[in-house]
Amino acid sequence: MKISRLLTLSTAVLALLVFGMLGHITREAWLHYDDTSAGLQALRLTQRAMIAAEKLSFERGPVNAVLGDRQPADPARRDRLTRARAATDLALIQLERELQNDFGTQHPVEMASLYQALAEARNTVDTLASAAPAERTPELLKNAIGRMFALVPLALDAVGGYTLASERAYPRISRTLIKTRYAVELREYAGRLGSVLTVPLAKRQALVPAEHEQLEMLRGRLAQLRQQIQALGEDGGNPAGFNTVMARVDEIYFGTGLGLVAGIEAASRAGRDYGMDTGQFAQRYVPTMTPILSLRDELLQEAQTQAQSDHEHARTELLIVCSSGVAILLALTLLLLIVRRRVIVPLLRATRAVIRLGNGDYSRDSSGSQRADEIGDMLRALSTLRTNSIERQQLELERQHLIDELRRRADTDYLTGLLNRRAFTTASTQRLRRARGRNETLAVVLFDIDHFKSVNDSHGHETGDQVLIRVASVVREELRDGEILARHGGEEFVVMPAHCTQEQACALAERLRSAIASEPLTLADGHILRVTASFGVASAAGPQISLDDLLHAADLALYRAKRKGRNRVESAA
Ligand SMILES: Nc1nc2c(ncn2[C@@H]2O[C@H](COP(=O)(O)OP(=O)(O)OP(=O)(O)O)[C@@H](O)[C@H]2O)c(=O)[nH]1
Repeated sequence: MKISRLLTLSTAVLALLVFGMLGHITREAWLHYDDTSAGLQALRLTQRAMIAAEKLSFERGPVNAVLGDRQPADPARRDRLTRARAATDLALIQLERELQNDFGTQHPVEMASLYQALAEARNTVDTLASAAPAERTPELLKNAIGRMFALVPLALDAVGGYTLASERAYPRISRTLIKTRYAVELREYAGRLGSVLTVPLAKRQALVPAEHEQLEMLRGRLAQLRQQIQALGEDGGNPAGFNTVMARVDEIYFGTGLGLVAGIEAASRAGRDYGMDTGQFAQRYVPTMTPILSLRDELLQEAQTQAQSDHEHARTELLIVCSSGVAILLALTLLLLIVRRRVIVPLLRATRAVIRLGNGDYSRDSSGSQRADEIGDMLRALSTLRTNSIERQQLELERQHLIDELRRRADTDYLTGLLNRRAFTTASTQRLRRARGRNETLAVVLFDIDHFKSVNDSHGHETGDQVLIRVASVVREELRDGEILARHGGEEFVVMPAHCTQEQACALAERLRSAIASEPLTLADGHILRVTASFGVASAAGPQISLDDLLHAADLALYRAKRKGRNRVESAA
């Protein structure tokens, strides 16, 4: 597989893996952030539901006071009830508003049924309060108070549901939230405990055994809740604050509040007057529950602070994951671009350069060879290879030139530049073969310079050489392309015309003889020298012809021409 394709494939696989991994991490971070957002909302709902439950509990105090009121009614008690109801309504409206903002948690509180139950309870209370005190039988009073009691669990269920939702989002604060829930219950049971005394105080009658028992049970439940809160410890952000509030709960509620109840119980047992009616009791008892609310608020505040910190941590984490993801993708893209630009593209260019070198194209491509890295080394090595290849090619050309020159010299007569005898044999053998195949007539003209020895003897060997060169030149000019001319040896030359008859060969010989004889040679000393040559012509046709036979026949004819006086042409018989 090609590297560029491999890179594209690995890029795609890598990008998929990175996208998948980043997508997963980002999704997890987003879900966590989303959970913490929902948890914060659940926590706000918890707080609203707790306040609503507390206000519903609180409303029972003024209810008890109004129901225990005599005729004429005390407007101050009525006024306290109106303000308590307004506070409950406000708490419920705030809970309802918070529910409308809710985007994750379930709605364990059914506002419509709560409103309906509240309206019915208040209606029952108002009807009973407007009746004469004598008509307010213990059953009717218990019914009215019971209806008020029944409201609180509706809100407390919501507290439980929202607390669970908050715990799911923030497991770290679950202990604080459980303690908060216990504090809410503590407030509720403290309220219930006070309400047990409503009828005895309103009717100024002794507590019946069932009421003593109820008080005992509620005290036990309160002690248990207090112990559970303590047992869960002081974890959280402000242990000193928790301990202080707990100490105030112990002192004010468990000391003063329960002490007040114990005093009423003792008076009941002793048959003494209570010295207070329900309203006066409520006025003294209800404030002792305030530290419980402070405990609740302290714990709730602690939970909210921790949750807010977790939420911000989740948001920071999400931001870090997102920005890291973008940075990783950018880095990856940059890396791939760099690898492509600095490795793959130079590799492809180098490959093309090697292919060009292989094809004998030595054109220069020096881009990138200044680089200091491994690719630069490779490109420089390629450049060296190119230089070496050029040098080798030049050496090869020179070698070929030398071989050609040597071959040419081996075939050429050094003096006249004509073919030598060996080259003539090679060239004429090819022609002979072709003539045999085509059944053509092949002729040879053999000629020899007359009295050449006397030229040498009279004018010197150098002049003899000049004569040989001159004769060769004259004959060459007389011949056409395709007619082989060679120095056959010494002062003897041979011509092999291209397929011609004996007559045509004789005519050619005659033309050559005439040209030699008519061409004088001016010597260095100014002396003019004339030379002649004698010619022997032979020809043959058919598959049996041989060069030796032809040359031999021509030689015989030449010999005859010498004998007959030289400077003439003789044809073989
Ligand atoms: N200058 C020179 N002389 C050569 C060369 N080759 C052969 N000769 C001479 O050519 C002469 C040939 O002489 P011969 O064979 O006796 O014949 P000739 O004198 O030409 O007489 P005929 O052929 O009978 O006319 C000899 O003296 C050789 O030395 C050469 O390359 N240069």
